[in-house]
Amino acid sequence: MFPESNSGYSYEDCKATADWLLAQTDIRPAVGVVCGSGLGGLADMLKDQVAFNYKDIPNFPQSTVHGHAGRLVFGTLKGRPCVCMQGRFHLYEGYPIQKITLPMRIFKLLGVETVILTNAAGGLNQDFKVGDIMIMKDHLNMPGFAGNNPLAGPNDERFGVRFPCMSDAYDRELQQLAMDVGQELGYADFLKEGVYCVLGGPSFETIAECRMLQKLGADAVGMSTVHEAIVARHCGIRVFALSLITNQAVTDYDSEEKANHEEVLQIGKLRAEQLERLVSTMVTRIEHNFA
Ligand SMILES: O=P(O)(O)O[C@@H]1C[C@H](O)[C@@H](CO)O1
Ligand SMILES: Nc1nc2[nH]cnc2c(=O)[nH]1
Repeated sequence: MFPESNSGYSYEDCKATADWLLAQTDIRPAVGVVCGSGLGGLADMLKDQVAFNYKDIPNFPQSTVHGHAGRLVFGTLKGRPCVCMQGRFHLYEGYPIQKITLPMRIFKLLGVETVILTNAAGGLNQDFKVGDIMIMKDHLNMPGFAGNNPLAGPNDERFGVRFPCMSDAYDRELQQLAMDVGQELGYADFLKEGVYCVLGGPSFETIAECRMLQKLGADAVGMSTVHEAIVARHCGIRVFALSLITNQAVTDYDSEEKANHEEVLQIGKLRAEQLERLVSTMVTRIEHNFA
């Protein structure tokens, strides 16, 4: 099953896509950003934009989820060259896991050294509030426990090793930088850190599932990011990730709360400005070999 599931996402396919993109723009991005649900406004921060609809990019999947525009935007952020995915892919859209993570390998071949992954997530930690921004310090990969890992299948050493380490998946210096920048910007009250758990979705969690995830040590639950982080780390990209807590996971059978995508998008809009400021300030402080 594995060789077939990997077909169409080979090194050569990724290289062809990266070369196609590099031929269309002079921007050589060192930072890649992935916008989570409702967080597409992050791409609007870029100046001198060169944007591509996913449907026009060879080998690229299409965005099918409301709140994920489906555009790859190149541009500069305070002079720093960046590329931004305005919309990401999820397992529940029906794509093979290798396909949803393909952009990380294309980022690598574009020259990206650091990715900033963002997502909307349900809060499991009782100290979290809706609107909090959680710096991801680690993850629980539930689909991975069942064998659905983006690195399953033949390994191409040109990307990375067969058995990559994940105990350092989320760059600690970048987490500290986010904390420092957050403090400076006056975000201390809503800046948290924690463990993100990925599930397959698209159904939101049951009460019993939320209680179980809390016991396992998860602070937030979502449907993305982890697969991208694994593939990015495999090919040597530094990863920083954050979750916007858009709803509180329901853990009480008397609760009237019901998770829904509209609320997720709405909370994204409310925090958009602060998220943009946090990410853009971080980008200006990350050390890179900018061309
Ligand atoms: O792309 P992200 O992880 O931000 O999207 C989350 C998970 C689901 O796709 C959706 C649920 O509202 O938001
Ligand atoms: N799985 C999951 N994903 C989310 N994305 C935003 N909120 C949630 C949530 O409560 N659960």
